[in-house]
Amino acid sequence: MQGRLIYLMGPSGSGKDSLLQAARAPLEAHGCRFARRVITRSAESVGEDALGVTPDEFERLQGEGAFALSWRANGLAYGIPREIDDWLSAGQDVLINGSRGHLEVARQRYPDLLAILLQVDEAVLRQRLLARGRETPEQIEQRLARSRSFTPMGGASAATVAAKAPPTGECLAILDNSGPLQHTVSRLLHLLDEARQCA
Ligand SMILES: Nc1ncnc2c1ncn2[C@@H]1O[C@H](COP(=O)(O)OP(=O)(O)O)[C@@H](O)[C@H]1O
Ligand SMILES: O=P(O)(O)OC[C@H]1O[C@H](OP(=O)(O)OP(=O)(O)O)[C@H](O)[C@@H]1O
Repeated sequence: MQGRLIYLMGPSGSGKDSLLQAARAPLEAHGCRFARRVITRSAESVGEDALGVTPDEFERLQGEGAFALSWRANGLAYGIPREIDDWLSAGQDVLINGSRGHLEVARQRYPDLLAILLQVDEAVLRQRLLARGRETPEQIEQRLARSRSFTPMGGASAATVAAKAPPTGECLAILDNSGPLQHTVSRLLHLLDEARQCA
């Protein structure tokens, strides 16, 4: 049986990296795999467990078909290695750090993907981005403006169920990360358990 792609997305600073790191051990214990992104960001500023490459290297990799998914945002290029297709074919679930802007393209390639939108109030978001200190204040404002450009997406609350939403049958769950990270981790694990039952 084919594994399922779990597509975690949300604004910069919503806590995707933190959640991926905190949930990694319990999810790996259940056989879930984690994709390491390739990003055209300098290695020292990557922040997450990603491979930093130059724009030329990214182009070369893309030309070689190294990516299952790739997109551009925030002046950067992001790639998800093709090896996720081997993992999915082997029946393993795969969790990736995705992009809201690329969701529809990703769905075309992986119609059964489970999209999880991580949300945080904008004031908290700004404060967390400033505290993280990876981007300049101007870049932070650009990221917040980008977030505002995404209309709120309808979806099941993580507190309820990541059920298949009629009429499209697409799965989208919303996960709030305004509170303590460990609460969000627990809700993510619960949500994935429920999603397994509705897949
Ligand atoms: N639940 C949380 N409570 C407090 N701080 C958090 C929480 N989740 C993430 N953070 C902090 O917010 C900042 C942004 O989180 P990060 O995981 O880098 O977000 P993203 O990957 O979505 O850009 C980091 O400094 C991180 O430590
Ligand atoms: O279409 P969007 O949902 O806006 O997403 C665009 C990109 O921004 C985020 O990465 P970013 O470089 O900001 O890294 P971060 O998530 O670790 O902040 C996200 O992971 C996407 O790669």
